[in-house]
Amino acid sequence: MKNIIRIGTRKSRLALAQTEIVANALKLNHPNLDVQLIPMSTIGDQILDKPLESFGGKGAFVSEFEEAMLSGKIDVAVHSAKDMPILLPAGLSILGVSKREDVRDVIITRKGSKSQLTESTIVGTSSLRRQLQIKEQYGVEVKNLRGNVNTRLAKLQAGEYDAIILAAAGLKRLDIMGADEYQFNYLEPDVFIPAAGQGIIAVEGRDEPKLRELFSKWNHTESGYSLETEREVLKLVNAGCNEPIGAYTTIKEDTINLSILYWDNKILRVQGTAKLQDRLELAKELVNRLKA
Ligand SMILES: NCc1[nH]cc(CCC(=O)O)c1CC(=O)O
Repeated sequence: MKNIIRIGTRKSRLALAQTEIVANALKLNHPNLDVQLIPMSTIGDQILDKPLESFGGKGAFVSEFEEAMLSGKIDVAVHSAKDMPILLPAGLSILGVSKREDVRDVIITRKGSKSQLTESTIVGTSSLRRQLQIKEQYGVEVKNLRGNVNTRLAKLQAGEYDAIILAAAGLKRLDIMGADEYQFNYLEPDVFIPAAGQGIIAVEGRDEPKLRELFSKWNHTESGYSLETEREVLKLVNAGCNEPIGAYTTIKEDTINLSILYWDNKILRVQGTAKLQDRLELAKELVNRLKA
């Protein structure tokens, strides 16, 4: 009999594209595995007219999946790592992560429009991390913008905003970077700090050796260290759903560099380097410095 794995996926184009990436890797590494995709929708996908924080924050995109995994309806779920809550329910873990895609945020404007940001530019983003940094660095006006990547781009096209900010990773996975109707301006990650886990796809599932084993070949160890360290920062500052926080690591051989952005009546930034094996201590040291 063929072994089966059921993967739950949200239905947005980005979620489907990311699930495809994981499913294809699984099929390649395990030719005899029957990989089944189970589309599901979450409260976060259904309520699009209210800020995310008003009905559960990040968790709004994942809780139904967690129930389905624990009850055995599905085995694993594919997430953007940056959308995952800090604490996972007992019995569930991250079973594997992708190699990190382009970690940067990108300013997107309509083709032919002014791509220079000025005080009168209206920038669409609901992320407090993006709002704070874009205001700080360009003095623009910000306006909330929700919806999946395609919805947000449609609102830019409709002229509701002069510019919007999205993650390069999503745009690349959706093949939007090549589109003629937009102009893209990359924000450098050491200046405009990305979200913890940005650009990484994470597979969450029941913490069973058999399931974990299926992802061991695909799992990208270095991205795993990055994600672990960046999520440690969220845990230590006890960050809620849409807290203005950014955390970004780079790893070179056995050294890790960590930058953190935080808001406490003003924008705070800290940065430090340590041996890779001391990554969690580095997170702790930097968060303590923030709190001091
Ligand atoms: N919050 C939505 C979300 N979650 C993950 C991505 C992009 C892909 C990624 O960062 O891995 C996006 C869209 C965006 O922020 O532009």
